[in-house]
Amino acid sequence: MPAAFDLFGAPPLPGLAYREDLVTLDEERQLIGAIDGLELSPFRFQGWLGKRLTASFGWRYDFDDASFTQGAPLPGWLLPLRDKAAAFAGLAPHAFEHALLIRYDPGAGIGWHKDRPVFEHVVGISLGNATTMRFRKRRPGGFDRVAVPLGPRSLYHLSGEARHVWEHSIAPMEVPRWSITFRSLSDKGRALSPGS
Ligand SMILES: O=C(O)CCC(=O)C(=O)O
Ligand SMILES: [Fe+2]
Repeated sequence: MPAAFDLFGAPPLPGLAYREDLVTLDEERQLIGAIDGLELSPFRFQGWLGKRLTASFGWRYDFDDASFTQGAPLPGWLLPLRDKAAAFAGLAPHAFEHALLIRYDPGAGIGWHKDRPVFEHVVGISLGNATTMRFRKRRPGGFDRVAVPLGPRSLYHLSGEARHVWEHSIAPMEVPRWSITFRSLSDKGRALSPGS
């Protein structure tokens, strides 16, 4: 249990759940190898190139032009991990229609944001090295802030307030980290999907 969780395991913010014991060292090594074997592209945002490298499956939210389109299906090697993520979040595996794979090389991070409203639940798996996910929420005169340590092989689930009210970010590090995030579609995302 990370230090940010109190003695009774209460989450530091409502809607944040955390587990460390669901992914083995062996799985971690295989997942990192599989991510590195993909063709990863630098994150693009309105003409800017970010330092982190990404690949997405199932659905693709394009930050460059704000389009939301169906992409390649999730590869088979992601499905056992998605089963674990879904069990942890208490949702059906197929609810997680989108997966985003990220490699943060040294010097790469992710700035303050909330995940796009086309998505609802977010489960993230950290691989390779520990990091700290920082959360902030605006209040008169400043921000409330919470720092949540994420161990390697850990899972977090963002829903409710942690998902919709707080922003999160990860500062650049000197060591690499890989992450896999599974997302369900929100009503808004579903309305944009074909056949709805
Ligand atoms: O690397 C992570 O765990 C966080 C990624 C993230 O916040 C995002 O892709 O929206
Ligand atoms: Fe995010």
